[in-house]
Amino acid sequence: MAKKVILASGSPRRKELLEQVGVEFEQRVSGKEERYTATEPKEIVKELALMKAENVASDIEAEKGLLIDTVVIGADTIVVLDGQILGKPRNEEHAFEMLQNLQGRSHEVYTGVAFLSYNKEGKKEVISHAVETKVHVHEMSEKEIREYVATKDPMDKAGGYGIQGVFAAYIDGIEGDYYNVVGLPVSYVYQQLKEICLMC
Ligand SMILES: Cc1cn([C@H]2C[C@H](O)[C@@H](COP(=O)(O)OP(=O)(O)OP(=O)(O)O)O2)c(=O)[nH]c1=O
Repeated sequence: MAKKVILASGSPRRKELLEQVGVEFEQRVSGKEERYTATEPKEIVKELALMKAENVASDIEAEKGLLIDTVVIGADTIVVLDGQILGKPRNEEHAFEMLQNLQGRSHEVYTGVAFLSYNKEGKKEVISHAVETKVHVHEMSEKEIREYVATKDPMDKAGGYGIQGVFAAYIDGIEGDYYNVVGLPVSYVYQQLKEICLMC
């Protein structure tokens, strides 16, 4: 990759996925909060992903001046059940409620990815995109949900579950990109990076 890549994320999953496909990058987070104004899930995750990338880019610019020959990537994942948006659970009871609603049914996971691509003159190009995956969750008893919540695995994950961990026991199937559910549609990201860096 000809450009420097910065992953604007604190997520260990996103870091692992980008490493898995051989991209060299730096990871950085901004302390600034993200808020959305959009109403459609795809637009919400795109807006939040862009905000994460922009917050990190502005932090770096404040420290070091203009960003040059660099791509900053932000991402955001939400779970949507019957049009209702589920982010990360506030506490264990909230996680329990989310899982009670998700079990025995299907829902959608959306991940938005934003790229801020800076050329040699520091001119910025913005690309944002959202990927949807449908997830079918097996029925769970109250006891099974309580036991899963007690593992604390739900607490840092949208929808209160992690497809990549013990919760795999309840995944009947998915339609779409698995990695999108884990937090980064990594083939889309890789192909987009290839395109951006071919043009540089
Ligand atoms: C549904 C699901 C979500 N998740 C994770 C992906 C995301 O990390 C998290 C959703 O929170 P996000 O706000 O998208 O991301 P984050 O706070 O973890 O990281 P950052 O904002 O710094 O980039 O949920 C899983 O790991 N497995 C799953 O099956």
